[in-house]
Amino acid sequence: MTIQEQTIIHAAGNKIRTGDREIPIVGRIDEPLILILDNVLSFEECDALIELAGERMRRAKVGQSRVVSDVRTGSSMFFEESENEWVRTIETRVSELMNVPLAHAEPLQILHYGPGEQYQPHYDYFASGDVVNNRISTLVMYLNDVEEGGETYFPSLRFGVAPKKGGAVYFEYFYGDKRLNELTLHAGNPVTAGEKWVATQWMRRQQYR
Ligand SMILES: O=C(O)CCC(=O)C(=O)O
Ligand SMILES: [Fe+2]
Repeated sequence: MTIQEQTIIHAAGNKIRTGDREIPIVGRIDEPLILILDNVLSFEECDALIELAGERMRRAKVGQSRVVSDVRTGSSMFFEESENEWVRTIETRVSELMNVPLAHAEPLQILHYGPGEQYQPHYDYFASGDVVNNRISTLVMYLNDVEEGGETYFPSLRFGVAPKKGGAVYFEYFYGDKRLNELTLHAGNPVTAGEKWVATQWMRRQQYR
């Protein structure tokens, strides 16, 4: 007998409906749940996020200590909570899509990778034993089409997702069986030609904002 663990998103069919959008599921793994999604953002929303992030981009940092390291090259910024109409609309949709209250959402992060830049394999949750309000799920939204490279890659599953403007990859690591959480190890493969822009939404177990 296999015991299926409870998932955060109940993705039985081939689409997910939010208040303002119908989001097709175009690929999936069931345990751990990983969904490839289309049409999460409009092209107009993708362009607006890139434009708004623009001059606020800084060399990316990692982890709770927020240190610069070779684990992640590229640059990043965070929007303030609901800081403008674009961010408010997207945060609301993403919270519905991820089936987690907006109060549990971290600030929306924008990441930019130029040629040769990457995010080496990592977990999005904090692995030390004493984390009280850990992350439980991630949505990585692709804001442009990448010329070459830049896949989001899950090495333990040998599963990769090619960036597609307006699309996204969703995964969660809220399982009782920690081996399932560990299978969400993932990387942003090096961009080999062109550039890559993503928006990442992380959700916490408890209220965060
Ligand atoms: O750039 C990617 O494809 C992955 C980004 C990522 O892992 C993250 O923002 O935590
Ligand atoms: Fe990540």
